[in-house]
Amino acid sequence: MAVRPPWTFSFGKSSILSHHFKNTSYMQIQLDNLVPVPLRDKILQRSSDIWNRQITFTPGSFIKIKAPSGTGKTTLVHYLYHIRTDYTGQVLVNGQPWGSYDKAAIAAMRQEQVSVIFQDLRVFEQLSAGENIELKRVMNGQPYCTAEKVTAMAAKLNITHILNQSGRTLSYGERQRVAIIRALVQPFQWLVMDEPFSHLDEENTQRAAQLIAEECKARKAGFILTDLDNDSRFAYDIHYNL
Ligand SMILES: Nc1ncnc2c1ncn2[C@@H]1O[C@H](COP(=O)(O)OP(=O)(O)OP(=O)(O)O)[C@@H](O)[C@H]1O
Repeated sequence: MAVRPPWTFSFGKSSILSHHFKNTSYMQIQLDNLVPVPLRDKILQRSSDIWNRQITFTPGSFIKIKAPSGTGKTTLVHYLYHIRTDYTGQVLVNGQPWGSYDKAAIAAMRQEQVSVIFQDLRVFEQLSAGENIELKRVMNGQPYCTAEKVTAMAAKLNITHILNQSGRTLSYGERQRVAIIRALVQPFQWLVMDEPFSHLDEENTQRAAQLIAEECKARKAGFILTDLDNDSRFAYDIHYNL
């Protein structure tokens, strides 16, 4: 009999690897002359590969968006995940503006099609590290991956020893690894990541990048990653300067 790790919740089936895609067509994300209102004047004075352009992110692509500090990486990630809307132009999902979907449809897309690693990590402090991950794993009732898989991911990212620790006392590097695993235990076709390795040393960065690449390939998913500098951590399909 499989032994349930102490940090898992008691609900949900843990032994199956199921596929949740209700819709087998891949989620398409497009930008149509997107310009953040607060940055409008600055952006229109310089050239950008992203702002104020027509962009189609090809499903399954590994996409890097590079930009210096304070030029809008987090703003873009929040637009892509539809938690900020202070822009002109449009973010189109499957040809329709994000804003045209109702709350239930947006919630379903965030559960099944698009996952995110926020720059501020958003680890729930009232839960343990393991519970933060488990919350996402069982979100759909029928878990996408097994509890054993989570144990293996935690070992790979060297955080097995903190799974029972309160989110409140985790270091930033530990929080970042929890947030990475949490984003990988749900189904997705796009993974959106905002400076996902900013608190990690080189070894943990390499391990995390390898895990992310494996998980994306297993799903035939793409990612959109923002960062400050050039890197060769992934075999990127396309680079943009923000
Ligand atoms: N809601 C907002 N209203 C007005 N200005 C904002 C808002 N959010 C961010 N800004 C400003 O927009 C600019 C871009 O911020 P953003 O956080 O997107 O940059 P970033 O590229 O992610 O920065 P960093 O590399 O420092 O994380 C900053 O000058 C910031 O002060």
